[in-house]
Amino acid sequence: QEKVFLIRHAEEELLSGANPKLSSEGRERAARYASMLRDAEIDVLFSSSTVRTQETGDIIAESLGVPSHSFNKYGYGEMLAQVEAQNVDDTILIVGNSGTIPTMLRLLGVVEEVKVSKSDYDNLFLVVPNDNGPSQFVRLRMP
Ligand SMILES: O=C(O)[C@H](O)COP(=O)(O)O
Repeated sequence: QEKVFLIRHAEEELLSGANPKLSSEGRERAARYASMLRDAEIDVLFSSSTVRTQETGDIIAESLGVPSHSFNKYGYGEMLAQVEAQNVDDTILIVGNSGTIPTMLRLLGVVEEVKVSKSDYDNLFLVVPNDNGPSQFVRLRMP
């Protein structure tokens, strides 16, 4: 894949159980991510299997008019292998969870140590893979 954008889901309803949906603040943030990314030429989006990531991804995919796929939250290794094999020329967006984003970044060739806390809803990571060494990596924060 050409470039990989990676975000965590937006704000969730904190009191709505083990698999919460987005709060209204979260739905607004997801729409802002879509605005930020409207000229990023994203071809396809992958969201992990939790409701909060699916909702974040659906809002963005619908706004950008791109296809969206779901992957098992802990099946990110398979998802990344599939992307590497099948989306060689694509720019992709992955919507993940705080516990799995650092590992996904490592698998994507990022050598910097990255921590994502439970209060981080504003991260946009950009990874540009490099055949000859570590991936280029940028961590942005949504204002
Ligand atoms: O598995 C995880 O990554 C965490 O349990 C949940 O992370 P999240 O709050 O980003 O969904």
